[in-house]
Amino acid sequence: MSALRVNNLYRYFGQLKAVNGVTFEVPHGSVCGFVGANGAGKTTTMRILATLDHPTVGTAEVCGINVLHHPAEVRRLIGWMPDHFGNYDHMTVIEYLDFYARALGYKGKERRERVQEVIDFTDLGPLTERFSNKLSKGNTQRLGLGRALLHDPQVLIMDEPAAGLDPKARVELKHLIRVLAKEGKTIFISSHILSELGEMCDSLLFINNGRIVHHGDAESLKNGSETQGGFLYDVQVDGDPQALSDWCVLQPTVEFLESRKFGGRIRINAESPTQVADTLARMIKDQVRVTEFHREQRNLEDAFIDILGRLEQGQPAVTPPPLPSSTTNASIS
Ligand SMILES: Nc1ncnc2c1ncn2[C@@H]1O[C@H](COP(=O)(O)OP(=O)(O)OP(=O)(O)O)[C@@H](O)[C@H]1O
Repeated sequence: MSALRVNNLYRYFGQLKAVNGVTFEVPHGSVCGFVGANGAGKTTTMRILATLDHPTVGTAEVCGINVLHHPAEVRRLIGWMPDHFGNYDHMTVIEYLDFYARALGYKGKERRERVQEVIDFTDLGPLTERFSNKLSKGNTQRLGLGRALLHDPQVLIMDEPAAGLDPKARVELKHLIRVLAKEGKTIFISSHILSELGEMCDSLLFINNGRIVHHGDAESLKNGSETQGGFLYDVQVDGDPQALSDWCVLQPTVEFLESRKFGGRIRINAESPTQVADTLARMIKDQVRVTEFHREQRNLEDAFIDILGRLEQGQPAVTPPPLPSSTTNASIS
């Protein structure tokens, strides 16, 4: 059973299709990045999962529990960190966490222990007597994370937690997310900062205009194999540049990039690993002397733009297969 399961989800606001037939699953214990431009539908999807909004059509489940039918159970399972959350005036950090721990039903010693555990985890110890509305952005996010973790949820849903953070605070937040992932929590996190998501996510879910346009792992995206259908290698070669250039002209999978003082740089652009192997075999046979060889990696922004470009050209979006329609539980009202 998946930690998150969204099936054929729609959310309309009047004529606006904020979420337009979204289907995906996030396995237990994995970190999934939710990526999309402003207005793509990330927050709306996350709010539905967090039981704060309802679908127009479709289902959303957390650990197999339907968010519409059993919202209270779902809330026990999830920690929700919204993109903006208000802090109360004249409430210190410790009072703030204690207040939420009480609201969650913790009492006495257990409540104090939970609050302390969260303070230790988020490293807010030196700031417990600070007013919660006077914290830096980074510490505000720590407090928000702490609040979301008070009841030790299995699943953490984080909407743009890194937005507005300086680089140091981002690194620190990323570290906390890694620790939580190691503890086995499922983390569903949205962000515009694709490169950072790639480092910590097991999979990336791209949404555009309310539709999922890609769901895959960051490595394949960077290698290009999922989006371009190509295997690109940057190769440095020793020897006479002109002879190398002439050799490249005869090779369907090789492109001459530039001359170097000794030799040149070429690119292998193959459609499959077998084609890469065949090209290498030809290089050895023709005594093309390789001095450096590495897989070309694109950054995730390029991969995302590549996917959007393919969509604009009318090529099909890469979407996971639909789940059985019998799980649909709502209809357009
Ligand atoms: N309550 C609402 N009423 C009307 N329109 C809404 C409502 N909530 C969201 N929208 C619209 O739905 C679309 C998707 O919004 P959503 O907040 O889900 O996008 P997002 O991907 O989270 O964007 P951002 O990164 O800017 O937060 C937007 O056009 C937004 O204006």
